[in-house]
Amino acid sequence: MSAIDTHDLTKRFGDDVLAVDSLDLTVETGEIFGFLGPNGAGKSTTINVLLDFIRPTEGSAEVLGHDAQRETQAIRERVGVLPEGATLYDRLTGREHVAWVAETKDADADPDAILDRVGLDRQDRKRRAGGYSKGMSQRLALGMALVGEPDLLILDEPSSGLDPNGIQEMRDLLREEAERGTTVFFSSHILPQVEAICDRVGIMSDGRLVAEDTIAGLREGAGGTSQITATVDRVPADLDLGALAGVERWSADGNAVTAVCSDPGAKIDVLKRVDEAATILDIQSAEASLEDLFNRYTDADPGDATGGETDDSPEVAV
Ligand SMILES: Nc1ncnc2c1ncn2[C@@H]1O[C@H](COP(=O)(O)OP(=O)(O)OP(=O)(O)O)[C@@H](O)[C@H]1O
Repeated sequence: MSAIDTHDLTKRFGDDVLAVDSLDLTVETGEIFGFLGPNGAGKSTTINVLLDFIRPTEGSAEVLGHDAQRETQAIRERVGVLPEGATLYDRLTGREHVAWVAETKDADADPDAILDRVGLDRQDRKRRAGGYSKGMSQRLALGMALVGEPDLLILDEPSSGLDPNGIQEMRDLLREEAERGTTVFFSSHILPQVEAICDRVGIMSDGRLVAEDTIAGLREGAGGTSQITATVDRVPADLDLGALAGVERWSADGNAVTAVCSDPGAKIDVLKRVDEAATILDIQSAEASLEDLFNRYTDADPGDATGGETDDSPEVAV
């Protein structure tokens, strides 16, 4: 049995918005699965269908072997959920929130032990949640998802609002949960975090699943894309790496010249070309990061190979 299985799942909002388009997604029991995609790709809509917060237009979804629309109660008993923009009750303390979830789930849970795990301070958990910071609220919401040792965690942007320490703690916690046998399904925009912990990822774009694989599998599927960065004394104004065969795109940032190559053999040609025009001080070679792969799979305009990059460095698509 898979933890999550969708068949031809489609969700339209009105006549104009096709939020999820014929989605066939499988998340295996026990894996950590990262659900990725640009803003508006359909991730939250999919999660909301899995949790029966909204109904699909067509198709079906199963969670832990139960129909997501007809067997909602059986699913809720065994799933821990961190929804997008989780709602807290201003007047309840953090501790009371966890105790309340334990009561509704009929779970034998120790609120303090759970709040220790998510790092909500002993003093803070006694305060009303109405005064919580974003990060505190997020930690509490995650704690609520952990109540009852669920078989499956469905987390919509679990790192949202967390500081770098909090993000690291979240990563450790998801690993611990997976080691306990929990399936972890989460959406995220923090790609290095996803790369560090996921067994597999699914990438959504415009409502469609455009990739579903391990990160190694995605690299292979993307033609073994790899990257070379040369630190130079100065970047020559007329440098043109785009003319080289096997170079997918390149950029110059400060004194670093980076080329992303669809053919790893092109890295030597890149170095030769840079070396002709400048003095190379250092070289770093790397496989394609998840960010590179994400850009490749979600590029809305095939002519724009920079697909969603946000830094200001000049970047040249080939
Ligand atoms: N209740 C709604 N009514 C109308 N359109 C909606 C509704 N919910 C989502 N949409 C639309 O569906 C599409 C998918 O949105 P969704 O929230 O699922 O994306 P997402 O991948 O979770 O994005 P983000 O990363 O920004 O959270 C978007 O075009 C969005 O505007």
